[in-house]
Amino acid sequence: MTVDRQLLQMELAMLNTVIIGASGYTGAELAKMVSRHPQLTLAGLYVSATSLDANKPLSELHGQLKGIVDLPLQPLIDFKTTAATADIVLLATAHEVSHDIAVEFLDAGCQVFDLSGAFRVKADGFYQQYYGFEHQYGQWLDNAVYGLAEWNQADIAQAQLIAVPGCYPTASQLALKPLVVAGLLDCQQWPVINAVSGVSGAGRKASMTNSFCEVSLQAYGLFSHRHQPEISHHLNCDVIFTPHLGNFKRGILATITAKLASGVTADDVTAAMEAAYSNATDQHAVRLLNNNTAQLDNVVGSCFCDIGWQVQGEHIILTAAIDNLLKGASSQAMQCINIRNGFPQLTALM
Ligand SMILES: NC(=O)C1=CN([C@@H]2O[C@H](COP(=O)(O)OP(=O)(O)OC[C@H]3O[C@@H](n4cnc5c(N)ncnc54)[C@H](OP(=O)(O)O)[C@@H]3O)[C@@H](O)[C@H]2O)C=CC1
Ligand SMILES: CC(=O)N[C@@H](CCC(=O)OP(=O)(O)O)C(=O)O
Repeated sequence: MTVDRQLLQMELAMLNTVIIGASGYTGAELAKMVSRHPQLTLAGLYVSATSLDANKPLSELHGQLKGIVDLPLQPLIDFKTTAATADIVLLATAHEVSHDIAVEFLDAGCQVFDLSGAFRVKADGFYQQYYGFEHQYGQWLDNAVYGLAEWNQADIAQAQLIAVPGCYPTASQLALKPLVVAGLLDCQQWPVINAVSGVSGAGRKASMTNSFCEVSLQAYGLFSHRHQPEISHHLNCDVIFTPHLGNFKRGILATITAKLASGVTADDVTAAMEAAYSNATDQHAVRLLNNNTAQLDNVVGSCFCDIGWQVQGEHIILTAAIDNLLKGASSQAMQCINIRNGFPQLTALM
C-alpha cells in the first residue's frame, strides 16, 4: 500500500470528538487527551449558551494548554448541528445538564461518554433521593453501561451511552471488587471506606466550600453522600463510605478496612488481586503494590490507580490512590472510548 493510501485510510478512521463543558477541570483534561489521540479529531469545545467564557480560546483559561489546544469555546446553542459534526460526545457537565442534554446526542446516533452521575445507577427513587431530580430518561438509563473500565470491557465495547463512574467509586471499587467477586469478603460486616479528595473534585466554579481559606481537612456527607449507594450498587456489597476534603488540589486516597470471609489468607487475597489485574491480557490502568501503601504523589497527573493491602488475622486494610480528574473522571472516559472503538486501552494516556 502506498504511503498516500495509508494516510487516507488513517484519515477515514478518525473520529470527530466534541467536548461539552470543556472549560471545566475534567473538560480541559479531556481536550488535552483528545488532541493527542491518533484516532480522534477534536471537532469542538462547548460551554453553556450563556457562558461568560464563550468564544475565548480554551488555552486562555487553562494556560498549560497554550500551543496545544487553542480552539475557542463555543456556546452550545444548536444541538442538531453540534451532534451532526460528532461521532463521539464527551459530557463534562453537571449531573442535571448531562441528564437533560445526553438524549440530543444519543438520538442523533453519537457515542456519548458522560462524566456526571446522571446515568450511573438504575434503582428506584435513587435520583430523587440523591440528586434531587426525577429521572426522565428511563430507557437510556436502562441502556447505559457503567464505565468501570477494568471490569466492564465487554459491555463498554457494545454501548452507545457510557456512564463514567464517580471519582470515589472508582478508587473504592477497583480495590474491593477483586475480593468481592472472589467471595473473599465477609460482606455482613460492611467494608468501611474513608477517602480524602483534593479540592478539584468539586469542580472549577467558585463556591464557599472550595474557597482557599475555607478548606481545611474535614469529613462531609456522613451517611448521605451519593457515592455510597453508587459503590454498594455496583459492588453488590453494602459499604460505609465517608468522603473527606483535603487542602490540596488533586488526588484521592481511599483507605478501606474490611473483614475477610472465614479461613481466607493473605495468599488468597494476593491471588485474587493478581487474577483481576496482573494476568490481564489487555493493557489497563491498575498497578498492584501488594504490601506497600498507595500514595498520591505516585498517581497525580497519571491515569493509574495504585492499590496496596495488608492482612492481619481476619481483617484487611486496602489503600487505593488515583488522580480524581484522570482515573476518577477524564482518563477513565478515554479508556472507555478506546475500549468502545477497539483502540489499545491506554492510547493517549501514557
Ligand atoms: N472534578 C472531578 O474530580 C470529577 C468530576 N466528575 C463529574 O464530571 C462533571 C464535570 O466536572 P468538572 O469538570 O469538575 O466541572 P466544572 O464545574 O469544572 O466544569 C463544568 C463545565 O460545564 C460547563 N457548563 C455548565 N452548564 C452547561 C450547559 N448547560 N451546557 C454546556 N456546558 C455547561 C461549564 O462552563 P460554563 O458554566 O461557563 O458554561 C464548565 O465548562 C460533573 O458532572 C462532575 O460531577 C466526575 C468525577 C470526578
Ligand atoms: C471534593 C468533592 O467535592 N468531590 C465531589 C465528587 C466528585 C465526583 O466524583 O463527581 P461525581 O459527582 O460526578 O461523581 C463531591 O463530593 O461531590
